[in-house]
This record gives sequence, C-alpha cells and structure tokens, in this order.
Amino acid sequence: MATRMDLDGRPIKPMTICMIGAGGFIGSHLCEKLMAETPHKVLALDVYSDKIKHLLEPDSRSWAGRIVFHRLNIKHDSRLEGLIKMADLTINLAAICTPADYNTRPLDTIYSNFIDALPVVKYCSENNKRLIHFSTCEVYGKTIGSFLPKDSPLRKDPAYYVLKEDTSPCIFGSIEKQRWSYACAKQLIERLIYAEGAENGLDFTIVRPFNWIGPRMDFIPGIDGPSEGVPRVLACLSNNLLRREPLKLVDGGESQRTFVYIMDAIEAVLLMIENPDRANGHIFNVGNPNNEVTVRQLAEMMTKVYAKVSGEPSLESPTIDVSSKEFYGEGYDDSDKRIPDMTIINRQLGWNPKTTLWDLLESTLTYQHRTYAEAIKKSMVKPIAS
Ligand SMILES: NC(=O)c1ccc[n+]([C@@H]2O[C@H](COP(=O)([O-])OP(=O)(O)OC[C@H]3O[C@@H](n4cnc5c(N)ncnc54)[C@H](O)[C@@H]3O)[C@@H](O)[C@H]2O)c1
Ligand SMILES: O=c1ccn([C@@H]2O[C@H](COP(=O)(O)OP(=O)(O)O[C@H]3OC[C@@H](O)[C@H](O)[C@H]3O)[C@@H](O)[C@H]2O)c(=O)[nH]1
Repeated sequence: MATRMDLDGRPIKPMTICMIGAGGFIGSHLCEKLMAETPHKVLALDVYSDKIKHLLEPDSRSWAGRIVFHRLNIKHDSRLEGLIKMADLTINLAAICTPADYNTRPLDTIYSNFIDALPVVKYCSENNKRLIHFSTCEVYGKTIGSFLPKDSPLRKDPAYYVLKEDTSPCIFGSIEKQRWSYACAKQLIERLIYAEGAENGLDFTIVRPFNWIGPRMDFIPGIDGPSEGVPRVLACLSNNLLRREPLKLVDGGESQRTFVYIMDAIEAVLLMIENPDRANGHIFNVGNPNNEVTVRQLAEMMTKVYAKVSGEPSLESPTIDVSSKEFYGEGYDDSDKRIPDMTIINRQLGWNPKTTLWDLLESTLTYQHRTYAEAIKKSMVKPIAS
C-alpha cells in the first residue's frame, strides 16, 4: 500500500484506533474503510459483531490481524482503560440512538449517552489520548424559525434555520417531552469534552452527524431485530416497502431532514482521523445540505426507487398518516428542520458530500431488497393449520 499523505502533504503514520461501538451501522462502515484503504489497526469494541463479521473471518484478506474484536459492554468492563491506553486514538460511537427509545427508555438513553461515555473521556484525558466523540445534530433541537408565526417571511431566511456549530443555540422542548433526553445527554457530554479540552488539554473532535443513511442501518423488525422494535426512518420505511404495506408518516410527515450517504460521511471521518492538527478542538457538522426533503417526500421517493430496484409495482395508496402518540407514545416531540452549515468542515478538511438522495436510495434499497426480500417472503407465509 502506498504511503498515505495528510492534507498538508505529510506522510501519515499507521496508528491503532480503539473504536467503541464498532459493531454498529457507522462503526461497520468505518472499519471496512480503514481495512480496505489504510494501514491502521482497529481494536473493535462492541456487544455485537454481526455487522462486522465479514471483516473478522480469519482468511487471507490483506487486513488479517489488523482488526481485533473485543466483545464488551463499556458500562462495566475493566478492560476498557487498557484498550484505550493501547491505542493512539479512541473513537466513541456507542449509544442508544433510536428515537423510539428516547421517550420510552429515557433512563437508559441518558445513561448510555452521558454516564457511560464519562469513563471514556476520563481515560482519554488522563492518558493523553486523542478522542473523536460522536454526538448528534439533535443537539440543535428545534430551529429558531419554528417559533416564528407561520406566515412570517423570516421563516425563509437561512439565519433562522441553518444550524451552525459555533453560533446556533440548542433549543429543546419541556422536560415532559422526554424525546429530548437523548439530545440533552449528548449536549452535556459535548460540554464536558469541551471543558476537558479547555482545562486539561484533551485533544478532541466532536462529530455531529446529520441523518447518515445506507446499508446495514438498524434492523428489519421480525427479521434481524425484534418484531415490535421501531428502528430509524430508513429501516421503518424499508420494512413497509418489503412487506408491501403503506409507509407510515408520523404527524403528516411534515418534518424536514437532510440525508447524507454513509459512504460520503465516512470520508469525512477518515479525514478527521488522519488530520489531527486540522480536526482537534473542533466540532463538525457532517451532513448534506443539498439533500433536504420532508419525510413525506422521502417516503414518496423511496416508493419510486423501490419499485425500480425490485421490479414490483407500487401500492395504490403508498402512505398512511399516523399520530406520533400512536407511533412513539407519550413524550415524543420532533426537530422541525435540519440543514447543516458546512463552513467549518469545508475550511478545516475540504470535505463535501457528493451523492444525491435518489442515488443513495437506489444503492441502499438495492441492498435492502437483496438482503431481506426472501426472508420477509418466507416469514409472511402463514403456517398451515393441522
Ligand atoms: N446514524 C446517524 O445518522 C447518526 C446521527 C446522529 C448521531 N449518531 C451517533 O453516531 C453514533 C453511532 O451511531 P450508529 O448509527 O452507528 O448507531 P448503532 O446503534 O448502529 O451503533 C451503536 C453501537 O454501539 C454499541 N453499543 C451501545 N452501547 C454499548 C455499550 N454499553 N458497550 C459496548 N457497545 C455499545 C451498539 O451495540 C451498537 O453496535 C451514536 O453515538 C449516535 O448517537 C448517528
Ligand atoms: O416510520 C416512520 C419513522 C419515522 N418517521 C419520522 O421520520 C423522521 C426521522 O426519523 P428518524 O427515525 O430517522 O430519527 P430523527 O431524524 O428524528 O432522529 C435521528 O437523528 C439523529 C440521530 O442522533 C439519531 O439517529 C436520531 O435521533 C421523524 O420526523 C420521524 O417522526 C416517520 O414518519 N415514519
């Protein structure tokens, strides 16, 4: 493998990365990228390994031995500090991060996103190790514009909705809207990391992902996850399409999101890993401001794309409205609109997303169809009564 150069033309030394939550959606893509394109080693920590098992098989692959899986729960495992000490860099991805959990399991959500992350920050700070911590775009909460009168022309002014790392406020709902337990826990761990940087010199980078989507995201209920489980929107709507049932739109599907392809987003993370001088001390939005849709538009586009990749005609009534109370239960609330400002990541790392929403849905739904269509068909065949 040719020596890799950083953005300032210096050779990049191979490093060891302690990746916590390596078995999840983002972790699996990051591990794949690191194995295929870099000489770095990965200590992969997670309670699950299904999504990276293809990388762990002892075969003749060129990366054999560069990735080692450690099955552990960071809540209670004394191996954690030793593994952080063995590495040059720690990346913490571990979290409960599906909205269906925020209002129904608020304690688990707060513990996972704040309390369980504390030792990771502490061990990095005490051992002078660099930390890349995964936060979320949800720390911005709602836009300022959402509080303006519906007909206010200011709602169209980007100053009232574009989310900027160093100037936008974090606006959450009231305490009984437990949806915000996740965002609030993430905000507090960001503040703690920032303070460790300011007071104790911790080298940190904070990533705020804006709806990264792609293959291996979450699970399909009843196939590789619980039948009653509610994953994030991509998997929910994929599940509906695979089962040929109407796609459920929560509260009319009016909320807006920007979706970025996981493959584009992983490029940004690799730039952070390999350019510490440009990434340390920064908080980065990572998203695609050009891929904005309402959830209703997302559902309509997914319906069209799925018909194309599966060859099956769409349903006559492809969507159905459902209230948030019915879908998520008491205490749900929502972010109205999420457009990332890209100035800082552009300036520091020269990163820009490339993939359009149509293209990323086409490759992702091709994967969903190939991976799940047969299993769904089998599961839907009713057993014959004897
Ligand atoms: N995917 C997105 O669009 C998105 C958006 C915003 C923020 N994020 C953040 O990025 C990170 C990764 O997200 P993801 O989409 O890959 O989620 P994911 O749920 O697929 O991955 C998280 C992984 O962490 C592991 N984990 C959780 N608790 C653990 C513990 N106590 N010990 C060991 N492992 C544990 C889980 O088993 C899982 O494999 C999270 O911090 C999330 O909040 C993701
Ligand atoms: O079947 C569904 C599922 C979801 N939705 C809606 O689709 C939108 C997006 O839902 P997602 O499940 O992807 O979750 P959100 O975008 O609200 O939050 C996510 O954002 C960033 C991360 O921190 C987390 O991964 C998650 O909190 C929401 O408005 C939700 O109400 C539907 O209309 N139908």
